Amino acid sequence: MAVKKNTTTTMATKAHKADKKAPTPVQKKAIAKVQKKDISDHDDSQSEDDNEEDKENEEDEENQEQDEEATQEDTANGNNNESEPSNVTFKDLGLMQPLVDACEQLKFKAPTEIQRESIPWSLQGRDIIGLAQTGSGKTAAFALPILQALWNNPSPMFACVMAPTRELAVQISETFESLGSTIGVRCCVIVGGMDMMAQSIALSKKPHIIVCTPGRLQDHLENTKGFSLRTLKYLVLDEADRLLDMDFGPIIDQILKVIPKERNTFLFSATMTTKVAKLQRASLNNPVKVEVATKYSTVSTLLQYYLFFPLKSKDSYLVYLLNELAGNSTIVFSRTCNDTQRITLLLRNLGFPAIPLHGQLSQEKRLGALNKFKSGNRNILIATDVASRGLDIPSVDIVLNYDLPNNSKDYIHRVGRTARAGRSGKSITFVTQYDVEVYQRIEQALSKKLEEFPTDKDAVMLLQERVAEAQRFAITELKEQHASRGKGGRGGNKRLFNADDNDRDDDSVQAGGYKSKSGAARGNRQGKKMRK
Ligand SMILES: Nc1ncnc2c1ncn2[C@@H]1O[C@H](COP(=O)(O)OP(=O)(O)OP(=O)(O)O)[C@@H](O)[C@H]1O
Repeated sequence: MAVKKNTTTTMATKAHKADKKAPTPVQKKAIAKVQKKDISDHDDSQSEDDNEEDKENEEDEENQEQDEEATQEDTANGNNNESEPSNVTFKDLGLMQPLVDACEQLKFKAPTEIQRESIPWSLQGRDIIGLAQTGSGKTAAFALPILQALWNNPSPMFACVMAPTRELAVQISETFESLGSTIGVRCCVIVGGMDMMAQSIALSKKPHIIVCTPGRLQDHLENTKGFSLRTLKYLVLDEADRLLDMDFGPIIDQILKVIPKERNTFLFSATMTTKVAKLQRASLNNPVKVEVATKYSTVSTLLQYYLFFPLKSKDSYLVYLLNELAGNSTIVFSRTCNDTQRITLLLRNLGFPAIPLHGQLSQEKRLGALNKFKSGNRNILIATDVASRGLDIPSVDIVLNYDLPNNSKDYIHRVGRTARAGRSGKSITFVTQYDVEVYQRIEQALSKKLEEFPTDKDAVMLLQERVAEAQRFAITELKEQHASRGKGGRGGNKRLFNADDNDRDDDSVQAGGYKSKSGAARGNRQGKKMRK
């Protein structure tokens, strides 16, 4: 095993010894503050009706239940509890010098509240349930103690971090690599949509940290010769409430059967389930619940708005807003892959630099879309909820909920793609005559009424004709894509949007609009430009 022990060995050894000793005053303070939340004494959730779990097979009921849970919890806990200023340093938390240095290199001036409150516990070897707002640094909160433990007791397959989406897994791995750069950590990403053989080879090289999506991990556990997680010391479920829900829960159950019971388990999310049965799925051992926010709180730097209009005007409002907010980096969330694709085509027809991200694209295209958006090559990402959790793209200014999310949890995660790490951001949620009930549940969960985003309705109406024309072109293009896939195109019907024509690498964004290398504003067939 080759965790690089460098010149900081002495300091590391000291830090390690310090860990084994009594907690420092700062640790004591943090521990005292959190002690009251020790889940072993914190069984308010146990009073919840276990029968509610039985309802989980029906999605609508689950959504409703989540929203009801939100309302109850908010009433019980009050509101937002954002980080107070603190002089505590990473060193004070008991972290060894190489990790303190890595934080410095990443320009982390001081630990965030979830880091301050959870890291001392994690270093003490406790299991953690960590709840903190979106963009509050939860990844480092679980990564730093694992890296320290790895340094102290190096072994392959030391930790496994599970995430609900492939893109998030890649991002978490990058965080481990940058925080662990000073100690030579080796990470491996195991996600669906990528070559199994290449992953098997990567696993055979005995990485320290495996970051994965559950389905692909299970696949390797069952089918990759010589691969096991017998030496695993840490298991992390990031976006734990999602991983413990009915989609992923059964796979997690299977995985838990084949990993050591003697391990540490960390559950982290911005929205956590209080259902004991769900938490028990993760087989926690005397966990500490570290809550630095109420379950459904958003950060104060996020300005949230709604817009109410009839369904038929939805695309016109979208185009109007993107015109008004031109120059901002924007994520537009829609409900289905098909609509994501349709909206992208519509916007491209009007000259907007939009790029789609959804589950029916090949993994290569998903990562490509994300990279183009991250790099600013495209500044409008049209996405399904595949992009709603965890993705950390500091440049995002605006989140537009074109379609309402299914429940309040998804709302919290979606709008949390902006206003991260103390930055400001805006979210605008479209509400039509069919969405009022769901929208009201979201407001109830947030415990506040959102303001209406100011618009010039006459200007929106003036756009209608051109938008209608672009809609027709988009539908025709979409039908052509479906037809070409149906005629034996790559991927057949299952992967309707795999082909290059949906995510053209030959496109280039030129000042003021979206153009192809062929010269004319591609897709802008009307020769009109909507962008300002
Ligand atoms: N102590 C710190 N000081 C400054 N920035 C930090 C610190 N810790 C983490 N960050 C940065 O904050 C951003 C958000 O962190 P991270 O992605 O871990 O948030 P999160 O809480 O997991 O959010 P989400 O709930 O959306 O997944 C990242 O860009 C990360 O590099």
